Amino acid sequence: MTDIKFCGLKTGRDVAAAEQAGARWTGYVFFEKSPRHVSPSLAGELAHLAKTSETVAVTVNPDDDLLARIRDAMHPDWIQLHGSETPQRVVQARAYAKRGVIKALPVAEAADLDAAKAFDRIADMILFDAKPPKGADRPGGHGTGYDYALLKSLQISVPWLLSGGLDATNVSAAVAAAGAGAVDVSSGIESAPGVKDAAKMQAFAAALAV
Ligand SMILES: O=C(O)c1ccccc1NCC(=O)[C@H](O)[C@H](O)COP(=O)(O)O
Repeated sequence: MTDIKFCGLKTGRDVAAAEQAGARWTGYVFFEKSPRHVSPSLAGELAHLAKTSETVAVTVNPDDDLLARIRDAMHPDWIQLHGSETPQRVVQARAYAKRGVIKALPVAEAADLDAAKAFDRIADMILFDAKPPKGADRPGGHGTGYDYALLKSLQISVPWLLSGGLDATNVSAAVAAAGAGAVDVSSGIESAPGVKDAAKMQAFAAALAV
């Protein structure tokens, strides 16, 4: 079974649809330039609706004040760090989550995987995402992929997620190419930027079930 993280949820309907499709994790993005941005108070309401999924607060170089506001509002299971955070910052961020920290790392070529060594056994999970396009104003959620087979020879001790440009049409092949046990998706389950689509969530999960 491949575990699924549906990221960038903004409404109660999104949370219900994600859980209906079998998501293990539901992600909430705290980044104002993102079409998926939510405030801590909205995330608190959404997290309250999450019954079967573990909640993930997705942040970019967050300061302690933001982490504290997120913790107080939604008590996230996981904090995802999607910026240029150091291993030391990963350790500090753990205090704000119930379960642990997911460190996102950008991948375009094999050499990018070297960064994972510094976070192995420091982060609780690692998420390998596509490197953002040049000039992008946010580090994730672009719907772009890379050569997923680069991950096949990965040797790290902590669980990891495959991410970047996945959708119902390519996720099965991507999982096989990367040898992934878990996947993350945002754009591939949307009908427009920031607008989640329940049918696409179902199709994504169904593509992994065959
Ligand atoms: O989704 C965003 O807009 C976003 C903004 C800032 C930081 C992270 C963001 N997304 C993080 C994710 O975990 C996405 O699911 C991941 O980048 C994959 O996105 P996609 O290629 O669109 O499936």
